[in-house]
Amino acid sequence: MSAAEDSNEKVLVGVIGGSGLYHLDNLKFIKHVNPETPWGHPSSPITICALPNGTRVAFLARHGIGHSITPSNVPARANIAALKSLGVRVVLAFSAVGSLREEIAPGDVVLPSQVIDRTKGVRPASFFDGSIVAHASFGDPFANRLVRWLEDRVRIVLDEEAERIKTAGEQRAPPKLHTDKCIVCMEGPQFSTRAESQLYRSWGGDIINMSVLPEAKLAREAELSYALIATATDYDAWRPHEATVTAAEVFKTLQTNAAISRHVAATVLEALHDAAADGELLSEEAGSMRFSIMPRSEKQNEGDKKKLQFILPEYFN
Ligand SMILES: CSC[C@H]1O[C@H](OP(=O)(O)O)[C@H](O)[C@@H]1O
Ligand SMILES: Nc1ncnc2[nH]cnc12
Repeated sequence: MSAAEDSNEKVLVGVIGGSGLYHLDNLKFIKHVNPETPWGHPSSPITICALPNGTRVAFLARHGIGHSITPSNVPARANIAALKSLGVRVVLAFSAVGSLREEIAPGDVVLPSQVIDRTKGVRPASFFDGSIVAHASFGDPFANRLVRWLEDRVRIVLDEEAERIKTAGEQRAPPKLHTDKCIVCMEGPQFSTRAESQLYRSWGGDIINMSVLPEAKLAREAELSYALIATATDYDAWRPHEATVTAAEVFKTLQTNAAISRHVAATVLEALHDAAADGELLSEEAGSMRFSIMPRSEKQNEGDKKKLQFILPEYFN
């Protein structure tokens, strides 16, 4: 088998790091790449690194390495297109989120299954914004199979963390895992008002961030399996007798949360690559756009086709 055919050489898994998560642990640095996509360059050069068994993964810092890009200005189309161009099929995205529920405490980990879009109209949210029209299915915004696959593994990491906290005699509650939750994605950069925070709770929102959209929508359009691993940093602005969230409060938990996120990544990435290579996790999203793209018309512009070839070569050749 040639090196190029070796599955370790393929970069099937991409990790997007959010606030506080600007690198992963215990990985061998291979190279930086900075692909130019039809939607520009990604937030920062993408790090290709090798896991202990040689498997390669791609890491991208959503807000740039120096956290210089606001959530509204993240070049999400370039990020997703760049990852896809490297061969990535599965994206694990990490995010710092506010909690809209008492039982989701700062430090806890959440795997959401639903999302409410409060960014609509402000950010470019589709690869199909020219003469070629597509309507991707987004009823289940996260890759269900991938989320289920992650649940057990994240739980194991949190059990280990609970044991470590106990042994170290740390006076804090161990982080809990919450599944099947609904995330509200708001337009920042300012945090919500008390009234908005209450409103999102009444809508069924459980956590809130500023970054999961349009990232998750674009991943779906690019036929990537995408899951969000959220870590709570604060209680947003809904608690009547408490101060509302400040950036300083978010920063307090960011480092501890980033350590958990790194631990999760270190625990799951090898098996995730193998599951992706088997096709086990990809069957829902791969091929999903075939029936989402409106039938070809005379009016399809060659330039638009060429752009879309970058993310979906099988439909635009
Ligand atoms: C630093 S507080 C608000 C900021 O944090 C989250 O970023 P990310 O999702 O990239 O971890 C949130 O979405 C906001 O962008
Ligand atoms: N309360 C909050 N609102 C929006 N994004 C956040 N990221 C972390 N905490 C947040």
